[in-house]
Amino acid sequence: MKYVSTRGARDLGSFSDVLLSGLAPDGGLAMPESIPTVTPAQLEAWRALSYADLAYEVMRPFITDIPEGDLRRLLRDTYTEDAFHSPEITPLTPLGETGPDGGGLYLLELSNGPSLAFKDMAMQFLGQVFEYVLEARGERLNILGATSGDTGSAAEYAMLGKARVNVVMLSPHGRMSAFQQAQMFSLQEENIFNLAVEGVFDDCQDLVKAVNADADFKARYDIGAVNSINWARVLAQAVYYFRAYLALNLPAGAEADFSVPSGNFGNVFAGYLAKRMGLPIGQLIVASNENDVLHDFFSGGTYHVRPADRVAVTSSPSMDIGKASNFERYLYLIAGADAVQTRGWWDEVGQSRPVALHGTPHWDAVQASGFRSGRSTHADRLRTIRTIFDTYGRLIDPHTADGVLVGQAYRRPGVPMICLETALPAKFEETVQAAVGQTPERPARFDGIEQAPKRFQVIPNDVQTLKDFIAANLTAKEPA
Ligand SMILES: Cc1ncc(COP(=O)(O)O)c(C=O)c1O
Ligand SMILES: N[C@@H](CCOP(=O)(O)O)C(=O)O
Repeated sequence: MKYVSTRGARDLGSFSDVLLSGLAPDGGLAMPESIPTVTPAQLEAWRALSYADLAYEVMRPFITDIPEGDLRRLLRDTYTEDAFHSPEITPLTPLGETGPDGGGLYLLELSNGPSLAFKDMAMQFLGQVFEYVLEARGERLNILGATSGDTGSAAEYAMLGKARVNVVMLSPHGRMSAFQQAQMFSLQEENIFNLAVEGVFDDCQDLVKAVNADADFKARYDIGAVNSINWARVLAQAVYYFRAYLALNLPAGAEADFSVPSGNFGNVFAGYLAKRMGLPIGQLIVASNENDVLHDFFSGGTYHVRPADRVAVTSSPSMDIGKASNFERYLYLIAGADAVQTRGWWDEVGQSRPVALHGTPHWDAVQASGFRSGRSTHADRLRTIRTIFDTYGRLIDPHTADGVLVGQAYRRPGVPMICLETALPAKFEETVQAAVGQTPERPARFDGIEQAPKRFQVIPNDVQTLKDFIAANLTAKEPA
């Protein structure tokens, strides 16, 4: 499989090349040249597979440059009961009664991995595959990432002790939960660098993109990415949509709907990839919090990014995002893989101008893509956590609550509604406590983590400061 850029660069190389480069040299995002499809018979044959072997089948057509045996081994080493605390890896749990036709409300548990958020699902694989590819090439990688709370710890836990990898993680200063901060800042390992940026998540992500745009600097410091701008993240996230669908045991072709708490649009885009591959997904529901840029688009047809000073601080902080990177991949597909059109739209986005598709043929494509959307507020979130707890005895986190609330509004008779559990409540004690009056359980390994000594540095929202930090702390490549 060859990869191309959403902005026109034609040959980005193989999977391993885009894995290491993260962003395309023209600033776009890597996309496969074509999207392979699966037949109903293939799908049926995958039902009995383990999570790792299913991951192999879903990902293999996109990863043609790693030998079969090695890829299988990497996946089997990644998706273990030990790491994800369940033999199913991503259990699908009904909330209440389900109909004989599979209709009903379900929680897809994606957050039982090392950092207690869905990011582990892809990040644990990235940890394995980075090491494999870097070893084979005799290279090193300095990962530069941006987090609003969960990508950071998932990436750092996945890269701990990896000899060929350093992680520099940017987070919005003072905008994460106490638990999220502690998860990252308590790490003392020498290959982990935490920088708290005076700004919001979008500022952090813009800094990452700005450093990547300097081709000389990127090459000199071997800069890589772990955010969902990295194609490998999206690909690995598509697997659990297949897994959840197959777990329902529906008759061939019957649809399931998915509700996805959304911010950077990586998770729901992975669902769209699964749908484009032929998985019978009906609706893909984008659940926004008060930062409802994506909901504005899907309900009104105009995408207008929100400037940093208008990104609200909410009680689902990991979704406090005003500019969704992966939306570029979606627009690219909606435009029929037209990179010129995509670049035109993204230039507008880059200048904070609205992209209005309503009334154009592209809007018809959006409507046909199965996306629906909704928004949730702090009060909705508290009420939903309380209702789900009182009704089903299940505690959910504030992001998952956004997904459950919006998903419920789109339920269809006889069609399963699968809500993605994107984090565990332990990460957001304060909000959960406010909703139900009790503190969620946390795994013993996190007891007292907030009191652990912290290692991080605050920096201004400034590219040069970041580059200076990298130059002072990481080794530059010798000129060839
Ligand atoms: C807990 C949680 N829920 C939802 C999201 C939003 O997911 P995405 O950015 O893939 O849209 C994030 C962050 O990405 C998150 O950490
Ligand atoms: N919400 C994320 C930030 C961005 O997500 P990603 O999937 O692009 O890494 C976080 O919690 O850090």
